[in-house]
Amino acid sequence: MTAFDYRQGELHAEEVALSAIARQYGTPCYVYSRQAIESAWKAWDNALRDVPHMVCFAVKANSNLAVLNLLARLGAGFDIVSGGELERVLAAGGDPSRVVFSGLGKTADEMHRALEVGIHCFNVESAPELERLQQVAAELGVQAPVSLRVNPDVDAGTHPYISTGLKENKFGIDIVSAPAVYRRAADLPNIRVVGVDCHIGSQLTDDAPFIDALQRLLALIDQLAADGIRVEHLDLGGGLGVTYRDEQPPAPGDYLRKVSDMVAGRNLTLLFEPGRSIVANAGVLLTRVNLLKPTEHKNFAIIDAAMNDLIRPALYSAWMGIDAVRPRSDDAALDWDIVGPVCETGDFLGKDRRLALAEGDLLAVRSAGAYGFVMSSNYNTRGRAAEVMVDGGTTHLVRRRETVSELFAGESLLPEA
Ligand SMILES: Cc1ncc(COP(=O)(O)O)c(C=O)c1O
Ligand SMILES: N[C@@H](CCCC[NH3+])C(=O)O
Repeated sequence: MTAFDYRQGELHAEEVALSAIARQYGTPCYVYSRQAIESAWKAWDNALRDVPHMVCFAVKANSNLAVLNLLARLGAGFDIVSGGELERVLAAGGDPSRVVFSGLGKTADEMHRALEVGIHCFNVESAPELERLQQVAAELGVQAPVSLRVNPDVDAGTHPYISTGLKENKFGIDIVSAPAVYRRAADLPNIRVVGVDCHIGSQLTDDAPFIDALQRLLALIDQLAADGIRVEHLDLGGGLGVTYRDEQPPAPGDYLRKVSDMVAGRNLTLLFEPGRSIVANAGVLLTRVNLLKPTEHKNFAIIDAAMNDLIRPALYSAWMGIDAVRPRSDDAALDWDIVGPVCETGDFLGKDRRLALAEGDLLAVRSAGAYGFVMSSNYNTRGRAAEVMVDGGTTHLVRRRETVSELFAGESLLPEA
């Protein structure tokens, strides 16, 4: 049984019927399973138990405090990309010494704060960033632990918007220039070189590009060693894909076994930054059919969730599974475009989905635990959805729905003329 399964004809989250969640908290609403998050994290951690390692959850994938807190309790590290994410990790009880700071536009203030709380490592993405970090660390009189994010120029074979490891992408330092930047880092008094890092993209369904990147990073590590620069850790980033429809990504255990074998005997700690593979399939977006609009050309089911709640279909043409919470007889099934009320043609969550629907029915958009709520917006002055965590037979509201007055609370009128 998975965390989201049908019992007596109704989709449940663990032991709780989704209709009960809709009644109690309203829709649209993100529903997460504690058990699914924990078991996905353990699949990573257990697979690495025989090698020194740190699994740093990519906070951007799902930054709800309750999710971060669950992972912190399991001993997770965190991969952050902003000062805001750092504050979330701290507020959720995360250990700063297990935090790696990625991202190509860190500000001096963000660097200052991260040094103050003592993070594990900065994943530096450019030579100018390295110089800025040197300056901030010198002002504080400390040494900044640094790993360079190397762009290995491998094709991750994923959607162009989420591919990051090609030389035309804005991320990282190209692998050919990396040794020179490492030499500069080793010379800077307030920088301490600790690692090598890469992240080649997201939603990879084949491990070959990871292995290719790893081979290039190991060659770089050997080259650095010959230059007298020794690194303690190797960070392979995140990017492992999940099944949305029929993709068959490698299981974390299979991928990690290959990686561990390739680094055996090298005295390196392995770091990873998985996001999607930990939370995507631990969440659904629960939504209600507001109106049915069959037309001569198309049948539209207008739901109460929209692209502002879940932008993946609009942004990447991503296919997300959509299931009726209480499926009706197939006899009445039609092909529906599942659309939101937002004034954009791109506002759809699914197209041509064969479903038997009536007004008021509940639908669950699957695999919505990653890059779901975190990418939501207030477009069309729509409050962001509630978030609920299910734990066995219990539910916890882990973020209440935004109210309309909250949406313009920070705005003001011009003074009277
Ligand atoms: C630097 C970095 N690390 C980790 C991740 C997490 O990736 P994923 O959610 O695909 O595991 C991302 C997002 O792609 C990223 O940019
Ligand atoms: N937001 C993307 C993933 C981006 C990964 C961030 N580096 C998605 O939903 O698929």
